[in-house]
Amino acid sequence: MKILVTGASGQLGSTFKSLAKKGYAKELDFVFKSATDLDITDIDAVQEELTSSDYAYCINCAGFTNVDSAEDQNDLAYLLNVTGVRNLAINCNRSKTILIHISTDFVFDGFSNVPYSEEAVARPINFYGDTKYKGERAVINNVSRYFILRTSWLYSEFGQNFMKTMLKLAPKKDTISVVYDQIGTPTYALDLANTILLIIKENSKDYGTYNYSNEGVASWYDFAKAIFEGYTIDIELKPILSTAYEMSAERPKFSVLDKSKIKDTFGLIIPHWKDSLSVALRAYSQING
Ligand SMILES: NC(=O)C1=CN([C@@H]2O[C@H](COP(=O)(O)OP(=O)(O)OC[C@H]3O[C@@H](n4cnc5c(N)ncnc54)[C@H](OP(=O)(O)O)[C@@H]3O)[C@@H](O)[C@H]2O)C=CC1
Ligand SMILES: Cc1cn([C@H]2C[C@H](O)[C@@H](COP(=O)(O)OP(=O)(O)O[C@H]3O[C@@H](C)C(=O)[C@@H](O)[C@H]3O)O2)c(=O)[nH]c1=O
Repeated sequence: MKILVTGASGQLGSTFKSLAKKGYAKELDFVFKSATDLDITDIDAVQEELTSSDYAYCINCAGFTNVDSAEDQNDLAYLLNVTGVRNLAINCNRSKTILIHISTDFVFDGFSNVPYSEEAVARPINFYGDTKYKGERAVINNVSRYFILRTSWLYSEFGQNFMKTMLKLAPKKDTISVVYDQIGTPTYALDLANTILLIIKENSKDYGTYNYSNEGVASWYDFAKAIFEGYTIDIELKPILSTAYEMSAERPKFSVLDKSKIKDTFGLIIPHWKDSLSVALRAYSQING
C-alpha cells in the first residue's frame, strides 16, 4: 500500500521517516516528499504527484507552524495552511486517496474550562489558528474520505519544538522564565505517528475529525520543569504570566483536548505526557549525546 507523506522534512514528517527506517510498518510503502520535492501550494505539481502513482493515503505533514510569524506573514501562512491543503484535498478526491491531515488545539479560543470535544465551537484567536481552521474546512469540503487529527504542543527529537528549545537554551542561561497561564497537553510526535499508522493498518472507514494528544494536563512551565528534571539539568526556572513574555500572537489560555472519540473508535490507550517525555528525552540524548 503506497503512502504519500508531504512536508516530510519537518518534525512529524521526520518521525514517519524514522519509523520507516527502523522497519516499522514494512507493509506500507512510504514516498516521502519534502517542500522542495513537492510544493503543496503548486496545484499542478500536486495533481501530477497524486495521479502519477496509486496512493492509498496522503499524510499531510506540511504546514506553516511559526505562530508568531503567521501574524505578519499572513499571505504565506494562508497559502500553505489553506490553499495548499485545498490543493491536496481536491486531488486526493480525484485520485481516490484518503487524506490524513493534521490540525491544532489553536483552533479554539481557550475560554473553556472543560476539555474541547470535536464538536466544540472553533473560534481561533490568532492568524495561525484561523488558517488551520480554514484548512480543516478545505479538507471537509473537498475530499470525501479524510481523517483530520487535531493535536497539541507537538514535540520530539526532530525539527523545532519547545523541548529542544529548552534543552538548547539551558547551557546558555542561568535562569529561564516560562509561562504558567497557558494550559494544554504536550504530545510526543511518535505517539501521534503511531496512531496514524494504526488508523491506516486497520483500513478504518470511520472518517472524520478526531482529537489526539497525550494524556494529562500541563502548563508550559510544568512541561519545562519536567524537561529539566528528566534531563537532570539544574537551572533556575521562573513561572511567569504570558503578559510578561513578548509574543506577537495571542495563545489560548486553555486548550486541553477531549480524546474520548478517538479512544472509543480505535480502542486506544494513550500514554501520559510525562511517560512519553521520558521516551523522547532518551531519543534526544541518543542523537545529541
Ligand atoms: N508543532 C506543533 O506544536 C503542532 C503542529 N501541528 C500541525 O502538525 C503539522 C506538522 O507539524 P510539524 O511537523 O511540527 O511542523 P514543521 O514546521 O516541523 O514541518 C512543516 C513542514 O512543512 C514544510 N513545508 C513548508 N512549505 C511547504 C510547501 N509549500 N509544500 C510542502 N511542504 C512545505 C516545511 O518545509 P521546510 O522545512 O523546507 O520549511 C516543513 O518541513 C502541521 O500541520 C501543524 O500545523 C498541530 C499541533 C501542534
Ligand atoms: C522559548 C520560551 C517560550 N515561552 C512560551 C511562549 C509560548 O507561550 C509557549 C510555547 O512556546 P512556543 O513558541 O514553543 O510554542 P507555540 O508556538 O505556542 O506552540 C504552538 O505551536 C503550534 C504550531 C501549535 O499548533 C500549538 O499546538 C502549539 O504547539 O512558551 C516562554 O514562556 N519562555 C521561553 O523561554
